[in-house]
Amino acid sequence: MRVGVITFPGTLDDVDAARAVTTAGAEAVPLWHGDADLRGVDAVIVPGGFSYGDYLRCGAIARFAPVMGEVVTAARGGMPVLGICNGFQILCEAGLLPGALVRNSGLHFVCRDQWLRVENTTSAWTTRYDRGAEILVPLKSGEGRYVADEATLDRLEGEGRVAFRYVGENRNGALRDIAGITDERGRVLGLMPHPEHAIDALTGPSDDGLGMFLSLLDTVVTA
Ligand SMILES: NC(=O)CC[C@H](N)C(=O)O
Repeated sequence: MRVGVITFPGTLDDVDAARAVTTAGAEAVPLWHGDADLRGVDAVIVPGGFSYGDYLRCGAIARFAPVMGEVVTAARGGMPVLGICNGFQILCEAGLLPGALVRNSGLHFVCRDQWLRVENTTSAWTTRYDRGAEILVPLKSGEGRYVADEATLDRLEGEGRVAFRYVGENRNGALRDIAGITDERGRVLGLMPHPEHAIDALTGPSDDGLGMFLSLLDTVVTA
């Protein structure tokens, strides 16, 4: 399986995302923000960082990058897409996921290892987890507070689209402790913490994040 990893100006975590893909046993394919070309990949990762310097609002400029037009079209056709942190912000800005990520409620950048509870084990990125399992991955963001209107939150919960929730202290104030959500079909996942930094115990707090990249290998690619 070939998994595209996008680099925007200001992206930080593309190298770790590519390493997570290869550690899981797939091929990582570099994609460039300025190219309207997905190079025939089967899935895409929109990594974390500070795309275009986070000017205007996190992800607000990146959503207009030529590569994102291709990602939106492919995702609407069923291609699996994983947006991590800044990538989650970009997917919300691009309209692939509902709601928005806003300034942390404490107004400080939060950088810590964070426990998450797995709530969804049927999406393209979560089949390798047990429902209710708790995983430890790094969280590092200034605008990580997930918000949406009440009707949207109720719909996400009702449709089983809340994929991960913060366990214990919710340091960014995300509504209903939401750390990650999926699209209607469970092919697109956006999450604020960083599974690509937790793929082996030598360099991360755990290898709990690897399950997301392994889950993709079980996913039937139709796009
Ligand atoms: N780690 C990240 O991707 C950070 C995302 C974004 N720049 C923020 O601070 O919220």
